[in-house]
Amino acid sequence: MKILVTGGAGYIGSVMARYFLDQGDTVTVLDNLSRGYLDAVPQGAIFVQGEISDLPKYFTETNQFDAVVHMAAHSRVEESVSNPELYWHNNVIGTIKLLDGMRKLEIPKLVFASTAAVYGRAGQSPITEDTPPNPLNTYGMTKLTMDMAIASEAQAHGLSAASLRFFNVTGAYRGAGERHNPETHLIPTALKSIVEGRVIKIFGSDYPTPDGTCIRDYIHVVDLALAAKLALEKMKSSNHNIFNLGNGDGFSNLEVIDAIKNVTGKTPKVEFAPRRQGDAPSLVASSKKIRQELGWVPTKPDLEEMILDLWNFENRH
Ligand SMILES: NC(=O)c1ccc[n+]([C@@H]2O[C@H](COP(=O)([O-])OP(=O)(O)OC[C@H]3O[C@@H](n4cnc5c(N)ncnc54)[C@H](O)[C@@H]3O)[C@@H](O)[C@H]2O)c1
Ligand SMILES: O=c1ccn([C@@H]2O[C@H](COP(=O)(O)OP(=O)(O)O[C@H]3O[C@H](CO)[C@H](O)[C@H](O)[C@H]3O)[C@@H](O)[C@H]2O)c(=O)[nH]1
Repeated sequence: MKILVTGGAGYIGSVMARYFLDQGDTVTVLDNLSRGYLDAVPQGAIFVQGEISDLPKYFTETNQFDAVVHMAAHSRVEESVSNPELYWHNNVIGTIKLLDGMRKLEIPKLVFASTAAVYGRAGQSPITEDTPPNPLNTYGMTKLTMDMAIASEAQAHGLSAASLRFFNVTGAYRGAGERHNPETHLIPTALKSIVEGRVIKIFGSDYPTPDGTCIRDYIHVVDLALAAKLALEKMKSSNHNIFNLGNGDGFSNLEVIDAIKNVTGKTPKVEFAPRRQGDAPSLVASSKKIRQELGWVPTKPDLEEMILDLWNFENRH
């Protein structure tokens, strides 16, 4: 396939691009480098620096791409609460214009990076695609809005589309890994705290969970790429499907710290801090639908193996 990966200079996009190239696809990366790195774009991919909103400015031919894998977005939960307009502009308006560009260029397929954050305080575990969304932060609201925009685009204009609702992503793949700056995610922040001899703050110890810290469901980044590939192969025209992507195992933040200790042989220095704005107490996925409908089976479901892959990546950088 000829695939355009937006956000392919970022964490998940660069892994997707690497994975598709490994599968024999032709890959073009579109990224404005606002939060990505040129040297993260895998060798073999064509790179275009630009905005998702301006597709027809960079590409003109109608048969140039079979699909867009849309990973470009802003995705820091706390920032989305303090600076919501940035999220509505970049994520929502940007994606609406991307859909306009796709229609113009007659690109028939779309995989979209949605998120567990659309569920918020779900009140149900595990969370299925039928669990009513209830986002607690602007980031989750923007992603839910885009899921709906894509659904109506598919219905009206024949697009084949899938929203993959990633739960908490970690791990690395063939030299591609997580390099957020500033880093806000739990696992890379804790790994960095070990290397730099700093304290890792755990936000909130009074949640209604067994040890009082939030619970998350971690998924290896390569298993997202596998899911995207299956979705592209099996999607139908005029159809939009939503799939949750997690392993169905919830780990509390303190359990994650324990797993990091096991993997690295080092004990992170933990300090409790107040709750972070916009955090959901618990997010655990049911991925039964994607397993049944697309035959997706995660290749790396073990949390310690995911952490080890990221630890090895971090040590090389
Ligand atoms: N990391 C996670 O745990 C996680 C979980 C669920 C969903 N997601 C979603 O997956 C996607 C990728 O996340 P990530 O962690 O790789 O983020 P990232 O910040 O590493 O990568 C995003 C990339 O998109 C680019 N970008 C942003 N806005 C752009 C625009 N307007 N035009 C062109 N390029 C633009 C950035 O420069 C960056 O390289 C995002 O859509 C995110 O919301 C991530
Ligand atoms: O230094 C830190 C960093 C995080 N946490 C805690 O660790 C948990 C996980 O936080 P992350 O920032 O690693 O991940 P989030 O669950 O907030 O969000 C991530 O996963 C979501 C899906 O669940 C979204 O898609 C989003 O893009 C992505 O950032 C939360 O309780 C958070 O408060 C800490 O205690 N200390």
